[in-house]
Amino acid sequence: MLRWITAGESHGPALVAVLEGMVAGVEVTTSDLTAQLERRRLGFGRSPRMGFEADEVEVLGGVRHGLTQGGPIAVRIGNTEWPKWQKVMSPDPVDPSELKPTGRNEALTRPRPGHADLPGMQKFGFDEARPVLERASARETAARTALGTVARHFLKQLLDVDVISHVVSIGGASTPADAPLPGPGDLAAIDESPVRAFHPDGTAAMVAEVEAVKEAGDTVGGVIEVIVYGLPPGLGSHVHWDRRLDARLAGALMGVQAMKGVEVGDGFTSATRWGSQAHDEIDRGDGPKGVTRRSNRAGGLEGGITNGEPLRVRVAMKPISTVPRALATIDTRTGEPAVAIHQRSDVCAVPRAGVVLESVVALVVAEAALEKFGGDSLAETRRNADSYLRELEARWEGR
Ligand SMILES: Cc1cc2nc3c(=O)[nH]c(=O)nc-3n(C[C@H](O)[C@H](O)[C@H](O)COP(=O)(O)O)c2cc1C
Ligand SMILES: C=C(O[C@@H]1CC(C(=O)O)=C[C@@H](OP(=O)(O)O)[C@H]1O)C(=O)O
Repeated sequence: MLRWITAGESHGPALVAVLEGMVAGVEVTTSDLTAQLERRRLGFGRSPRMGFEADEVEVLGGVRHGLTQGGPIAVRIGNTEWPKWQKVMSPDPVDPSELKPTGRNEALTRPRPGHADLPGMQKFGFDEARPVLERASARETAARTALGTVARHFLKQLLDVDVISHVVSIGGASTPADAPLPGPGDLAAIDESPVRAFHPDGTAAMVAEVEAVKEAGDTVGGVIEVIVYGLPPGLGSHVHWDRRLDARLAGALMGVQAMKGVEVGDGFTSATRWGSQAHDEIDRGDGPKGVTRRSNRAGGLEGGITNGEPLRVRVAMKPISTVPRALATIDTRTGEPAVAIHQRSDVCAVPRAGVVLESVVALVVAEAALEKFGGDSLAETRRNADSYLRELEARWEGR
C-alpha cells in the first residue's frame, strides 16, 4: 500500500508531506523535487505570490545519498512569506496588542462564493474564514507535487513510464479538436508554452483569453489532459469498485482544489456515440503485450484495468473564486450584504494545475503498480514486472 498525507497552512511556516510504502532504491534528489515545484509555479495568469514564493524544499527522511530507503519519505517546503505572517499564524498564543490591525489579520467575515470559506465556517463553528482558507488553499498542492515526484521517478525507473499533461482549453479558447496528442518527448515544449498548451494556435487563443479575463477583473478555468505513456496492461482491477483504477484516479483528481469534473478517455463524447464508434477494436501486434488497438477512445482503461494503451484523463477546473471584481456575499458578523474578500489571486491557475494533476496521477498509478508487482526494492519490483511482461508475451508464442 502506498499512502500520502500532507499538513500545513498556506501562510504557515511550511508544508510537510509524507509518502509511505515506496520501495527502496528509487533514485531521487532534492533538486528533482525542486524542478517539479518550479514547473508548478509557472504559467500565464499565475498569482503575484508565485513570483516570489521560492518553495524551499528539504527532504527530512526516507532518502539517503540520492536513493529511497524503503521507509516513509518526509518533505518540508518552507513558505517564503512566513516572516510576515508569524504573528497571524503563530501556533502559540499571541498577545492581541501584537496583532496590529492590517489587511493580513483583519477578521475575514465576507466569505467568497466558490471558496471553502462559508461552508468551512459553518461546519467548524469558526466566526471568520481565516482558519478555513489557510488549509483549503491550493498552496497545499506544492506538497503533493513533491511526493508525486518520487512516484514519477519510481514509474520511470520501473517501466520507463512518462506522465505528461497539456492544457486543452481555458474558458472558451481551446486547442484545435484535430490537433495530435502530445507524446512523451513533448513535455519540454508544452512547458515552454505560457499556458502549457501543445498546439501553437491553442496557445495563442488561450493567452488572449487570459488577457481578456484579466482586463475584465475576472477569473477563468479550463480543461487539462493528463496522459501516461508506457503502462503495461493489468494495473487496477475490475473485481471491486474501490480497486478500479478509473475510480481511484477520479477520486484523487477531484481531491485537487477547484477540480470539478474528470473524464476518462473520450468520456462524455463516448456517451453521444454508438457502440461501434465508441470502442477500440483489437488486433494482434508485435509489442510486448502481443496486441494493439485501432484507437484509444477508452483512454487506456477497460474494467478499471489498464489495457496497455496510453492512459488518458481530462480534468475540468473551475475559475478561481477570489474574483478581483469581487462577488456579492454577506458579512457574517452582521448578516448584511457585502462584497467578498479580495486581496490578491490568480486570474487563471489552469496551466500550473496541470503539474499538480500529473503528480496526483503518478501517485495513484505508482500505488497500482506496487499492488500488481509488489517488492521492497526497485530491483525486486522490476524483476516481478519483467516476469509478468514475459508471461504476457509468451501467451502468443506459436499462435
Ligand atoms: C494551482 C491552483 C491555484 C489556485 N489558486 C487560487 C487562488 O489564487 N485564489 C483562489 O481563490 N483559489 C485558488 N485555487 C482554488 C481554491 O484553492 C479552491 O477553489 C478552494 O480550495 C475551494 O475548493 P473547491 O474549489 O474544490 O470547492 C487554486 C487551485 C489550484 C489547483
Ligand atoms: C500559494 C499558492 O497558491 C495560492 C492558492 C490560493 C488558494 O486560495 O487556493 C490563493 C493564493 O494564495 P495567497 O492568498 O497567499 O495569494 C495562491 O497564491 C501556491 O500554489 O503555492
